[in-house]
Amino acid sequence: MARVLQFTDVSVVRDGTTILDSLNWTVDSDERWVILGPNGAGKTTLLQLAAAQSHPSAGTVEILDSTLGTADLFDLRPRIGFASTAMARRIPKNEKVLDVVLTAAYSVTGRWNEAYEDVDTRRAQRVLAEWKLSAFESRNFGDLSDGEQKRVQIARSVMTDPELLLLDEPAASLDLGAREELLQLLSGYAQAPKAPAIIMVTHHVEEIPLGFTHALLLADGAVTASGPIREVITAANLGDTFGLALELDENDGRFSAHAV
Ligand SMILES: Nc1ncnc2c1ncn2[C@@H]1O[C@H](COP(=O)(O)OP(=O)(O)OP(=O)(O)O)[C@@H](O)[C@H]1O
Repeated sequence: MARVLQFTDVSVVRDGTTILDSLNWTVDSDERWVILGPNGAGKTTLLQLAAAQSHPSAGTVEILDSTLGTADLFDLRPRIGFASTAMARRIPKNEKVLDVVLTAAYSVTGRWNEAYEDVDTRRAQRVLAEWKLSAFESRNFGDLSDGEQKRVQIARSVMTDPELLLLDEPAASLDLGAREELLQLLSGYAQAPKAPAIIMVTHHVEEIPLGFTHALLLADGAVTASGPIREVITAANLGDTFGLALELDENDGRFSAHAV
């Protein structure tokens, strides 16, 4: 077990607005975190820090063995997998699915003149198979359904065997079948012995895959609860975070919530 992330008194201020306020948080290599909170709570801002894609206005962010501000981002970023809608928008619509995953090995989107090794191609094909995408290998990324595109984004983000995997709303906009298919794959991945530390942002407790161990609840840029998942995902904590009275159920490790 190793520490992969440490936030110490981290604040983010943009244009005079405090978006994250004095956050303290640690993530270890054997932990899988879910982050929940209302729209505008600061979840994506927090994930961008963890991805070494932005810097805090105050405090210290340590990722793997580096500190943001002094770290060599060129070395650090390939060790972090990040799947988000913003990243997906940078993928050319006519990029072949195999290339979308393969180009992760070179930290680029869009194939150009890179010379790929057979070993990379074989790895990309193995990753596509793991995420049930082999049949789409030669299809254009832009022609896939939302559910298939989400799986390709995740396959791309795990291609480099990251030590830290960040997922920003992987199940957003999916229909029930596509969501459940994705959650099954994520559950399997999260529970595999060699899984990296994972941090997943979601809007719904129904989207927490089995195998997730910890939760952080955010509201107005501040932590309302943080720790082992069953201590944090409670009706009282969710009610405080979302500002309404909630009833919470847990069935075979999956949560569901509704207002009362
Ligand atoms: N440059 C900026 N200036 C002022 N406010 C900003 C700036 N950038 C982001 N914000 C605000 O910071 C807040 C947090 O944004 P963020 O995207 O991190 O929230 P989120 O929890 O991911 O929201 P959502 O669930 O809607 O995706 C939002 O209210 C947003 O409007």
